[in-house]
Amino acid sequence: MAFSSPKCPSSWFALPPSPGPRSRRVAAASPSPSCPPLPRRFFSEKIPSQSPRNRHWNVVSMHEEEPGSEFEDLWALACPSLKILDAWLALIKSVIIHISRPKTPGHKAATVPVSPEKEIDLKKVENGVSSAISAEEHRDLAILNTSKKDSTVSITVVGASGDLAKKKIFPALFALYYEDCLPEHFTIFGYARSKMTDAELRNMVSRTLTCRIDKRENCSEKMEQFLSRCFYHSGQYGSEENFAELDKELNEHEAGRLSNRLFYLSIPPNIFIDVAKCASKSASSANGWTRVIVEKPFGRDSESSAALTRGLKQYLVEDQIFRIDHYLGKELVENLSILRFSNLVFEPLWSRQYIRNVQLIFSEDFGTEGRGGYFDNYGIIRDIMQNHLLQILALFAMETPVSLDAEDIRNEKVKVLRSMRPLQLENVVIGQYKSHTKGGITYPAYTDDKTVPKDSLTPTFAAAALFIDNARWDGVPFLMKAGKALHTRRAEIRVQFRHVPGNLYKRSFGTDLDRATNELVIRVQPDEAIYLKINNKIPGLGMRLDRSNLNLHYAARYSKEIPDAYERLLLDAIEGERRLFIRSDELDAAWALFTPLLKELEEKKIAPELYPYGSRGPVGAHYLASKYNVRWGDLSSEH
Ligand SMILES: NC(=O)C1=CN([C@@H]2O[C@H](COP(=O)(O)OP(=O)(O)OC[C@H]3O[C@@H](n4cnc5c(N)ncnc54)[C@H](OP(=O)(O)O)[C@@H]3O)[C@@H](O)[C@H]2O)C=CC1
Ligand SMILES: O=C1O[C@H](COP(=O)(O)O)[C@@H](O)[C@H](O)[C@H]1O
Repeated sequence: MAFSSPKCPSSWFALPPSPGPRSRRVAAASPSPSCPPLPRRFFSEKIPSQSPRNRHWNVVSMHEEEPGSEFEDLWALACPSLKILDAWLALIKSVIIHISRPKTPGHKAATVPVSPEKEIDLKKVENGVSSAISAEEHRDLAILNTSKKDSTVSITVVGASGDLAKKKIFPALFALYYEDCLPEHFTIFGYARSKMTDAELRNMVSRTLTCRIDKRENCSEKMEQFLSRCFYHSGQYGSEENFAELDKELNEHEAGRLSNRLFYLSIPPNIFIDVAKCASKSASSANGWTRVIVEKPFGRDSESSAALTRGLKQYLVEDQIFRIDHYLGKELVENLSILRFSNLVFEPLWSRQYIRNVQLIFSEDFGTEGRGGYFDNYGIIRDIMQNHLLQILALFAMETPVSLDAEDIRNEKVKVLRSMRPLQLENVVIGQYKSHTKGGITYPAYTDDKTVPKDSLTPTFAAAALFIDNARWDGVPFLMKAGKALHTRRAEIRVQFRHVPGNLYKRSFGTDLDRATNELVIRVQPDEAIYLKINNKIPGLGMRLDRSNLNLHYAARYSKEIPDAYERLLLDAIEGERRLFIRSDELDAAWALFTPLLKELEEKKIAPELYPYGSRGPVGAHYLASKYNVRWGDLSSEH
């Protein structure tokens, strides 16, 4: 069975390194070369269809066969040929490794995209049509047939000296290590221009690691073990020579094992392509997979995003590019599909017939502190709406995918994005925070940031009404609101349902019938929860109605710490699970929606409405909502 770690819920490293989640299915079902006796539950073993953490199980066959049945006969027949195949594959593997490109600086052959991890059509092997298997598939088979002991994963954090690396990436890697989710053989490299020794990197990283997963446990031993697997290489981002040096060091650590390499580009976007080029040409894996995680922003409009995609695709194929949107890695965003598709009380309600409006709300109770330089070039629409909130909207509104496969889900998300009505300026409100003094403390204005021009019109707040012009969502307003320096920190999805037709208790609600409708709230953060507002009778002899919450409060229900989004996404990238990463056509569709609006705002120099630091944002957001007969759920007296 695949699980090797008692701790990691997704410990698939007992399997050979997989070219993708679907191949894991294949790997799990492949008989071992030594032909052990037919396992009792071989044909009824549950095999994961996607990623094990999906916990969606495919039952390969419902039969539970006893040894001695016809399955055993088949097994006996198949075994010798599989043995031959295995030996053959081992030979091919060694030839492939031998003929792989020499990994010396300046080597030209690798300027073409590195071949992607391809799903293997095992049927060809099963049917004995081995000649029909391509060289690439041979390589993948070789990978599959190499035991975990022979493989390794090297993770290079490019931009290791930066804020995100310290704040999120190294802590997430440590959490994965702590949970036994990293493979047995792994190495972590930091790469940046800053001069640092391994010891200095370890010292820097150690300052941000905590024992948060298991607070009572003293995790210093685990930390030491983790840090001893972290190394640093200083180099320029555009230097193939420096990446070739990194490659040499990686090779030393990989020690002849089958090597899989993950590069995390935690750097400013203007150097993404340089790094993709150098990593691909000089430091990609010779015999395993090479994947690149790209941080946002993926451009600032349709043109620049397309140029970035084109640039990356000169050196990488789409399957190697993992565009991260960390909101997709948040527990409650992950749970959205489960809530909808596996609960009969919700699934039939998910349409214009029952849903009055949907609200996607993001607020932070701090300003752009320290990131004003970056932010001023992007603004809140690009920073939060075009990616995080739009991704949640697409997941929320998509049609039922054919399966839980990454491509099936992403196909449905793209369809939603393409069905969206072009955004009109009159359906958008923008704001910018101004200085405010409260309790003797003066909070700065956005333009007080030294890296922000004094006359900046960049919005730090935006609200928008969006519409999906398809049969399911015709006429339903999807309201988005995102802002910095507001009164609270929160991210949530609010679903307000329609009125009960002919409600018998209408009179008990007074004149404000809207307040009596059901509302489903998915609180993504903080204090994760899913609650449904319902109407009920106040106990007693009278007939007075009340509003109550049916509440799934995560902290009360589960003692386990919720993983950080970066943990989930890093593990997915290592496992080749693409479901939570953005495909290039999704990105194009997202930019196609926002680019005309952004251009109009900029060309017309629309001035943002000023709101005090720590307030609830511009009043314009209320007018926008009321235009569509909507009240922001987060601002009502009862949240
Ligand atoms: N920080 C955050 O909270 C978030 C960041 N992101 C994205 O993640 C990526 C990394 O973010 P963050 O760590 O904050 O970025 P930083 O500005 O901290 O940059 C990371 C590293 O890149 C190098 N670098 C910085 N500026 C330049 C430059 N102009 N030219 C070449 N190298 C440069 C520096 O390393 P050295 O000088 O040592 O080479 C720096 O330590 C960015 O794309 C950002 O947009 C996304 C979401 C949140
Ligand atoms: O991508 C971004 O997200 C953060 C908010 O992330 P969270 O996980 O802390 O909610 C935001 O502060 C930042 O501006 C933006 O670039």
